[in-house]
Amino acid sequence: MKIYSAAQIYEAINTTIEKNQITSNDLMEFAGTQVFNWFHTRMQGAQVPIHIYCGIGNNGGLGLVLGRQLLHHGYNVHVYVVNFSDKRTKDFLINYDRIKEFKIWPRLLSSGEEFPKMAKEDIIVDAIFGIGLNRETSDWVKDLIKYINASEAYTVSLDVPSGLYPNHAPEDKEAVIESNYTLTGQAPKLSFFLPETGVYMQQWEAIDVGLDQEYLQKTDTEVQLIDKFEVLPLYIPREKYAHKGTYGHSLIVGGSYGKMGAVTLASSACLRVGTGLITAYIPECGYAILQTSLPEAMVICDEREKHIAKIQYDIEPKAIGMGVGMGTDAATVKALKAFLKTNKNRLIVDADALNIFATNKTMLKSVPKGSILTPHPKELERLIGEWTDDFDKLEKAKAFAKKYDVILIIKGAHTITIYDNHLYINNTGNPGMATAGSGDVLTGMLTGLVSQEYDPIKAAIFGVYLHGKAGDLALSGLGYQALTASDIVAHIGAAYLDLFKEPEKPSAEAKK
Ligand SMILES: NC(=O)C1=CN([C@@H]2O[C@H](COP(=O)(O)OP(=O)(O)OC[C@H]3O[C@@H](n4cnc5c(N)ncnc54)[C@H](OP(=O)(O)O)[C@@H]3O)[C@@H](O)[C@H]2O)[C@@H](O)CC1
Ligand SMILES: Nc1ncnc2c1ncn2[C@@H]1O[C@H](COP(=O)(O)OP(=O)(O)O)[C@@H](O)[C@H]1O
Ligand SMILES: [K+]
Repeated sequence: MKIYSAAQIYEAINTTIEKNQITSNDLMEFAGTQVFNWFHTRMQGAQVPIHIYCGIGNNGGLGLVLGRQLLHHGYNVHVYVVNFSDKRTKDFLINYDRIKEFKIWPRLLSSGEEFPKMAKEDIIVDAIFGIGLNRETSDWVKDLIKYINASEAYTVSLDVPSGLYPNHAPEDKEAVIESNYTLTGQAPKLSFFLPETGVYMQQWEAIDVGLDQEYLQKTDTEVQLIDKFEVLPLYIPREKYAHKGTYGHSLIVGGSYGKMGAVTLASSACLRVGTGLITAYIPECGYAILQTSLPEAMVICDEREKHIAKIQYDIEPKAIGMGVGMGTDAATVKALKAFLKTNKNRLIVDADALNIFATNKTMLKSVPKGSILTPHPKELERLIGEWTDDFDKLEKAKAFAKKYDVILIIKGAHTITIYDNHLYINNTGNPGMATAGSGDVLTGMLTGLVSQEYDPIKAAIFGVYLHGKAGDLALSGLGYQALTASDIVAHIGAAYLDLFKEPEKPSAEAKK
């Protein structure tokens, strides 16, 4: 799903108006009606008090359309205008007049006034600011936002939780609405998926607000949300006359004394994702461990007992996963440096290999084009330095990926793959995956996909999706706490099968 920038949304609004020869208020009426339908379907006339807080821009205008329609259908509505500026928009004013047709005079809230009384069973609609927020709000509006958050009433935000900027983090973390449900216009916004700003909402849903389909389809976006629809076309089917050689030989280089599990996990994930052959290159101490725990894998041992000191082998791998459990011993650093001088294979770089690169940046220049780096946030910071906020982090990460011509996968709740100035935001996975070794599993999966000749960017997008999906499917019967990295490996097959499952059809009972 495309994620449009605020500028593109405004352009879509203008295009829609011009092309269809409608007024901006016609569009607002359509959007407000869609939002009303959402409420009406769920509330079915229930008389729970609904408190609508409207700003003075078009987000507030939308709140007023919703308020009028709810009143028209007999709901128990209280409308407030958060009067933070005199620059009311045209469509706000039209709808401010129209709501008075219902003999309702919205209460104007301004500095120094007592805020409305609300019970925690009530519903709040947050239409204070939308994507037009462009500076820090005044203190009394911040106080109102804190007051709304403290009410504990179920809060539905229109378009975005008020206080969230379209392109940077809030200055004051408390001056943002904590929304239970965000009904967003047409498509989600980037801030919904970043750790610092995603926390302001529990759930979101995109509502068709009538923007011009042709514009939306032909407009390229820098950011995409990745779900099944996006990954299905990337899948490479298995061929009848294939043999194990067809699907590539993968090599996992890693492990050190006390950290052999990382290699075992990565290697088994690599097999499960479909590689034809797998070899693990490990220090001597891991030999029995690997041969016992994973009989399908072949093993090449380093001459050293506890860590890798020379990366040398006589196989021809299609892709190499590098770094899991490897440690950063001086001999290992030397071995990696020497290896990079001759290596032509694409690498999937993780964990200690990333840490070694972070302190020896010149080594990054020897990483083959199209290699994949998979840092978690701490490893990323070591590579790109500190950032001021998540948006700044993305800019720095993009510059890094470009400079070294690599695919950068920033792991997290919504893992973000960065390549060629594009961001692919993954939408599978769950907090149960915040557990030891789940990153090692991802490294193995990506190595196995590149070995099967998935183009590296496709391997990254597809692999991250499949990894999260396997984690989601593993939850059943386990729950977040009990999920382990091995469970993710065990569900890679189910994640593949799920790709081809048809969405459940509503039952005859539900249709009535
Ligand atoms: N047009 C349509 O048909 C449709 C519109 N839609 C809806 O419109 C929303 C965008 O509306 P919007 O552009 O009017 O901006 P909004 O977020 O309401 O802010 C209002 C104004 O406040 C100002 N301002 C900013 N920061 C401030 C601050 N800290 N303290 C005080 N003032 C501040 C700033 O104006 P400024 O003072 O900078 O000139 C800003 O313009 C969008 O999110 C969606 O919900 C959709 O439903 C689709 C159909
Ligand atoms: N809250 C979460 N929601 C979804 N996925 C998560 C969450 N926390 C972690 N993950 C995923 O789990 C993996 C953790 O990787 P990493 O930190 O490298 O683990 P390890 O080093 O133990 O192998 C990443 O793929 C990340 O995206
Ligand atoms: K809002």
